[in-house]
Amino acid sequence: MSMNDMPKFQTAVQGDQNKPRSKPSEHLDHWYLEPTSPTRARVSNLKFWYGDGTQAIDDVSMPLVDKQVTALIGPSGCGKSTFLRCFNRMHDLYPGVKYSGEINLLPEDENLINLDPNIVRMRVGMVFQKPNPFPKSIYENVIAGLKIRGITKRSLLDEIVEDSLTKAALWDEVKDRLHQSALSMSGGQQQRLCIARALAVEPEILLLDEPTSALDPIATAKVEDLINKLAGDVTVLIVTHNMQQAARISDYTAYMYLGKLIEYNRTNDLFTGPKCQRTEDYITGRFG
Ligand SMILES: Nc1ncnc2c1ncn2[C@@H]1O[C@H](COP(=O)(O)OP(=O)(O)OP(=O)(O)O)[C@@H](O)[C@H]1O
Repeated sequence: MSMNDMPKFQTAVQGDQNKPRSKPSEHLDHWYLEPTSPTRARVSNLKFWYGDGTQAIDDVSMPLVDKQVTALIGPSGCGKSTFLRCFNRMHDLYPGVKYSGEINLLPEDENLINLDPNIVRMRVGMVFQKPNPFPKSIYENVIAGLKIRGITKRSLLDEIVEDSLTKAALWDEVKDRLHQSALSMSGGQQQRLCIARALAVEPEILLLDEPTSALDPIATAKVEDLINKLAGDVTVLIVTHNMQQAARISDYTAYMYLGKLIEYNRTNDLFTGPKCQRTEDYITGRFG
């Protein structure tokens, strides 16, 4: 590995882990993190191409801060979903895709691009735009991932079901009908069930791809409330089209444009004092 290929962030055990190892690329001149923030994953010089040759991610480097919510924002087609899906190797379900660079899971410092995608998907959970519960009971939905991992002890499953549904702010609403079909729930409840299902296996990172875009305002508020509560417990990366939502629910925000990372910072700092003109143009509505 040449010096230019060196990952740009130090590892968790080295302390001061969010400082770049080398000068960041021109698009990253304006990011800052307090050195005390622990990192759960470190993206270094990530590039991604679809099977038809389209390059959707172009040299993105950024940390993912442990047990905090990081939002990806930017205009349509800028690569938010593509970037998110690199974290659970979702693209590998299609032929001809290509990655370069690294997404290192910390503290192990394992590049997930080199791991078996099935293992990655067991470690990194995902919730999609449209709620997609299995046509099974609420209980069976929550334990689906646990069964795959060979956990069958009923008392343990019961405990995890209650814990996951509580974390997903759903327990009180469904505790008396755990064995009814998940399809009998409202859209918002179904989405919180999908979050509970993802949480049940204690993912290292939870990916949320516009999780409220199919929900009404009341269901959206409940899911946002839930995401706020997850901070401190789970490392969340979320794509949102809605800047107000990013401001409400995230601790860190990354602004992307044309596959590049333009600016990354604490959410409050990015929205109140963007350092890049392009970011300012976007968040003030002059562009995008
Ligand atoms: N399956 C695919 N094959 C080829 N190109 C793709 C594919 N999916 C997305 N792209 C292209 O990759 C780029 C990034 O798309 P992506 O969906 O990641 O953007 P996005 O920021 O999430 O957009 P949106 O906000 O509209 O969902 C776009 O140019 C898009 O056309």
